[in-house]
Amino acid sequence: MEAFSQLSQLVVLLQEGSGILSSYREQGFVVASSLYADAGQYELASYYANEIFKQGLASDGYTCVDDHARIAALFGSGQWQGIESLMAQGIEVCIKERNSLYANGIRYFVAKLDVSRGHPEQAIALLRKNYPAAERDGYAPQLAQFNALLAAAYYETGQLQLARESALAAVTHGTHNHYAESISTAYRILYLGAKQQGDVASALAYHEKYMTADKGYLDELSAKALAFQTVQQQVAAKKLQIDTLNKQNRILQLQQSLDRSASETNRLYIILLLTVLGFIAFWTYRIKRSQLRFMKLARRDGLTGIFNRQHFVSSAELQLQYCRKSSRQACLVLIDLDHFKVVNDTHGHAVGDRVLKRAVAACQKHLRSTDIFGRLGGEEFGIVLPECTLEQALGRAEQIRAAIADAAGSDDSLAVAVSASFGVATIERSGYDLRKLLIDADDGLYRAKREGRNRVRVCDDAQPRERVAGVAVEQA
Ligand SMILES: Nc1nc2c(ncn2[C@@H]2O[C@H](COP(=O)(O)OP(=O)(O)OP(=O)(O)O)[C@@H](O)[C@H]2O)c(=O)[nH]1
Repeated sequence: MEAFSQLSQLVVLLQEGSGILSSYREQGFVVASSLYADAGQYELASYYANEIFKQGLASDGYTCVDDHARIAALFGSGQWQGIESLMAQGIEVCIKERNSLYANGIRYFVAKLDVSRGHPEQAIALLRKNYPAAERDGYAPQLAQFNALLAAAYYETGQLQLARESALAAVTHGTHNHYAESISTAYRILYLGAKQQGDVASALAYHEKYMTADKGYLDELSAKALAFQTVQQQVAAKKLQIDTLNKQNRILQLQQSLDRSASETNRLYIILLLTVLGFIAFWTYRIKRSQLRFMKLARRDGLTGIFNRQHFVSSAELQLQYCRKSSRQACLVLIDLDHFKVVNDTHGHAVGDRVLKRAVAACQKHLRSTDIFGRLGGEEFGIVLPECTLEQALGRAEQIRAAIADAAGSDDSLAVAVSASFGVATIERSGYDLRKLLIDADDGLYRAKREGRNRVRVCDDAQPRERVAGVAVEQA
């Protein structure tokens, strides 16, 4: 069985063919053909023997062996049509290649064919003629075959003595294999001969040997056939297993590529999601930024950049609420530029704008971060000073006043002097109500204007009020 197992691997290699020298392939096919013929698989044996010629592997000095293999397979399969010419050609090739062993091997089949076709005398002539050469080669199995076949042919022709001698010679040469076909034939002839001569004892003994040899020969044939079948089954099972594994492998590969594309899709989703999130974040940031810009613009005065009236009022109210809750001091200062109309009329509106901005800058220099500064309208400004007593507020208003008045000298490009009047109110007198603070501060401002401008004043209770800072109070 081992031989057939190896053989099944060999034939795969031979079929693939790549990388094997053609001379080795030729020998491989011969071996395959012989082994299959031994196992009674003559069709396979023929197939592999024919492959040598089909594939053009037959080489000089070895073609005789190839021919022998082909003839042996064909002979075994019983397809004898045209075999004679192949045999003649094979013998010729062997003679040319000086291979008498294989030439006699083919002659053996010729002789066997003669016997089976009822021409034993032709077989005898052929075998006897070439027997000396076979003896010279000294290949015992071939000598056994020759003798066994001679024995059979002699028996057919009634030459019992010669048949007996050849049969005994076959037995002698066949000691290598007691179950070869030639031994079985030899004993059969010995048995038949003895029986024909009335030698019952010998006939019985030879018959027994014949039976044993024949059974052994047949058993060996069956064992080889069985081994061949077993290996065939094993190869088929292996092939099935390989096919199954290949399929599983394919499924795994498909699974892997599915997993790969799934993770690829996931990655794309994540990238898409991140891109969308990035866009959302970007746009949110831009929207927020422009919202803040608009909010800032909405809160600021377009010319000076400080709080506009509306935002000043809401911020001042919040600050006052906070001061009230924490019982802190607070003051309100109203500022109004003096004779600003004259500035506009004399120098033009653009210069008036620059003077306004310069006055605002002068104020800012004296403000704390907690102070609330805004433009209430035209040339009027307000400052809420948290945590500031009236005295402190008057002092700081004085500083700012001086700064505005001095600002003209600090800016050579704009030598237009301007002063401002200040009205101051405190929560101690007016409470934390912005409206009341504005009225009282406006009262102080009115006093400052009346007393000659460019000064700081608080509300005067003794003097009845004649002017209220219109814009500031009404809209507060
Ligand atoms: N250039 C400029 N002028 C402005 C602006 N807003 C208001 N004015 C001018 O400011 C002037 C204010 O004049 P009035 O209310 O008569 O007061 P005044 O001339 O300052 O006189 P007194 O307040 O009495 O000292 C007007 O001529 C307005 O046109 C502005 O944004 N830019």
